Amino acid sequence: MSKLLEVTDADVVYQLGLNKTKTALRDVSLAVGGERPSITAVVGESGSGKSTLIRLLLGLQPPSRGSVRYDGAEVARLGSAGQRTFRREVQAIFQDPFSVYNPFYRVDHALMTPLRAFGLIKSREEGYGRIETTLQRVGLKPSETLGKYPHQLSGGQRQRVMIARALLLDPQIILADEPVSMVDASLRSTILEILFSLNRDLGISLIYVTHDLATAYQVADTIVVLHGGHILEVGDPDAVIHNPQHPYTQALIDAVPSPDPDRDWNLEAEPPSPSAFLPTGPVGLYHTEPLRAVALPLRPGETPTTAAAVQMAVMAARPPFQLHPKQ
Ligand SMILES: Nc1ncnc2c1ncn2[C@@H]1O[C@H](COP(=O)(O)OP(=O)(O)OP(=O)(O)O)[C@@H](O)[C@H]1O
Repeated sequence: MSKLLEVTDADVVYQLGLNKTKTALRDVSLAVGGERPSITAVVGESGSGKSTLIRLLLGLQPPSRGSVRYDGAEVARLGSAGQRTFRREVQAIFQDPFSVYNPFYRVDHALMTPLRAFGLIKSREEGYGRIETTLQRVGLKPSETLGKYPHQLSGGQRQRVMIARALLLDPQIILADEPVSMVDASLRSTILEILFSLNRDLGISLIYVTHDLATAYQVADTIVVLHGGHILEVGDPDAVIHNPQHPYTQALIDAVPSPDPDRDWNLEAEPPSPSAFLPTGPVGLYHTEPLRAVALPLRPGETPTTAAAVQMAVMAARPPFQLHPKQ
C-alpha cells in the first residue's frame, strides 16, 4: 500500500490582470496511490490544463478552491518535516530532461545532490553504490553514464538518468510529464516499460501525463481525459477506448492514426515492413476487419497481433499512420 495523493474538487484560477482571470482547472478530483499502486494516465491536448494539474499535485500551485492532500494531510499546510517528506516521496520527471541538468556539471552531480540534500547517504562511496544500482535498474551502464556531461548522453539516456534521479529518493509517487515525447521513437516503449516496471516491481504509483492516447492505453490502469480544465471522462483503458462516454474522447480516439481504405497503394512495390512504421514494440489491432484496423501499442500481458495482420494494417494505412517512422 502506498501513500495517497488526492486532489478534491479543485479549481485553479490564474489572475491575468486586475479584472481578468483564467480558470485553468475546474472541479478536478483525482486520487493516486493508496490501497493499490496505480498508473493513471492524464490525457489532454495542449492547453487542457495538464501542466497546471502537475503543479497542483506537486504542491507548487495552490488550488483556488478545493484541496490537495498527501497521506491525509493538506499539502499547503504541511510543516517543514512534512514538506520534506512530501518533496522526497512525490517525484516528477519532465519531458525535456536537458532543461533539468546544469550543463556545467557531470551527471554524477545531478544524482548525488538530491541524495545529499535529503541526508540519505553518509559517504560519497555509499552514494555511488546507490547510484550505480539505480542506473542499472533503468537499463543504463554506470561505466557509460557516470563522468559524462549531459550533452554527452543521448536524449534517451538523459531521460533514464532523470528516472534514476527520481528513484534514488525512494518515491511513493512519480509524476511523469510527457516523459517520452522527446525521445526517439524506438526508445519510447523501452522508457514506458521502465516506468511500468517501477509500478509493478517497486509498488510506485505513477501519473503519466500525455497528449498521446495510444501510450496511455499501453501503460495505464486508469485513463483520465482532461479538456479545457475539466475532467471529461475517467475509466479503465478498455472502457474509455471501446466505449467512450464523451464526444471529445471519441475525437481523440479518431485522431489516433488509422488505415484509410481508400488509399491506393502500389501493390507491385515492396510492401513496407511493419517494423519500419511501428518501432515501439508489438502492437495490437482494435478493429480486426481487414483494412479497418487501428494498430496501437500492446499493453503488458496482451498477445501481439500476427505480423501478417500488422502488415495488412500498415499497407492500408494513410501516411499519418507513419507516426513513428524509424530515424
Ligand atoms: N501562469 C499562468 N497564468 C495565466 N494563465 C496560465 C498560466 N499557466 C497556464 N495558463 C493558462 O491555463 C491554461 C492551461 O495551461 P496548462 O499549461 O496547464 O496546459 P497544458 O495542458 O499543460 O498545455 P501544454 O501541453 O501546451 O503545456 C492555458 O489556457 C494557459 O494559457
